[in-house]
Amino acid sequence: MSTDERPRHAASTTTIAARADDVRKVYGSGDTTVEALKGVSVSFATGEFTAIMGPSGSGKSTLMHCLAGLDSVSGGSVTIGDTDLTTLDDKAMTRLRRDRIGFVFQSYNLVPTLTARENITLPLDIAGRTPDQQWFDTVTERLGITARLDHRPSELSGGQQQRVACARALVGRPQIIFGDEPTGNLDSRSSAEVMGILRAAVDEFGQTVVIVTHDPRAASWADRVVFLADGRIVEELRSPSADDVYAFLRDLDDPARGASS
Ligand SMILES: Nc1ncnc2c1ncn2[C@@H]1O[C@H](COP(=O)(O)OP(=O)(O)OP(=O)(O)O)[C@@H](O)[C@H]1O
Repeated sequence: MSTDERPRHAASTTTIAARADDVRKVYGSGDTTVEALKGVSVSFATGEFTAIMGPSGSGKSTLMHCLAGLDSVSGGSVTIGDTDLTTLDDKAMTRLRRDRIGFVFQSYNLVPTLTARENITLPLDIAGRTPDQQWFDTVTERLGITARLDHRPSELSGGQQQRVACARALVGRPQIIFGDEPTGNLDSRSSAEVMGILRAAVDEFGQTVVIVTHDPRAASWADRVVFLADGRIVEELRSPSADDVYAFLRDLDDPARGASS
């Protein structure tokens, strides 16, 4: 399915899955201070697919890490559902990440000694939760990995490994899935497959997905693209084409071109 033919579903509710309010993040101190986020406010509706883009160093990873509770904020607040992360101690934060957030990383982060099946259920096993077999079957069938479940990661292609990582994120039905460059290590075909899967997770399963990506083609699968520059949100495009995204990024890198066009 090409990006132009895929179904587009508006978010069916205005429930907010995650939100940043005036988030500031400062690294270091004194002369080495870096203000990575300079007051970012953004919310992510339930059942919506958002891509975060921007030049290198603009604060994308920092924003995602703050949203996902992987890093603390220096100011402002982050909310997952109705939980303000700034009120949580380390233990509660670990539990929230484990129970309510799914992650898909560029490097897949699968355990090499475990089979695909064991990798998919690992977070649930650690949490002491019993996987819902019917849901496990639905997810793995939809992701086309049923025949690969008893293989170890080294016996799978990069695209298959990332599909296993997507299944691992989906099987616990998290409130939100964060993807940090989920297609960064994949060729264009596997990249389209993984983006199609994340798109389907939103359209068919009502999942909320937020990814950071450098790839305009990957971003064009999202409902919404949020652009960061120098620690601030500078633009937001709804259902853009890859060309729209590419043109905006080009103008962001070269403001003179944007002003003259
Ligand atoms: N742990 C850290 N200590 C000090 N500075 C940091 C740290 N992490 C990030 N930074 C700085 O914060 C700013 C934002 O970094 P961030 O990694 O969020 O950008 P990015 O948009 O994700 O970049 P890229 O696209 O290159 O991954 C940069 O100036 C970076 O050098």
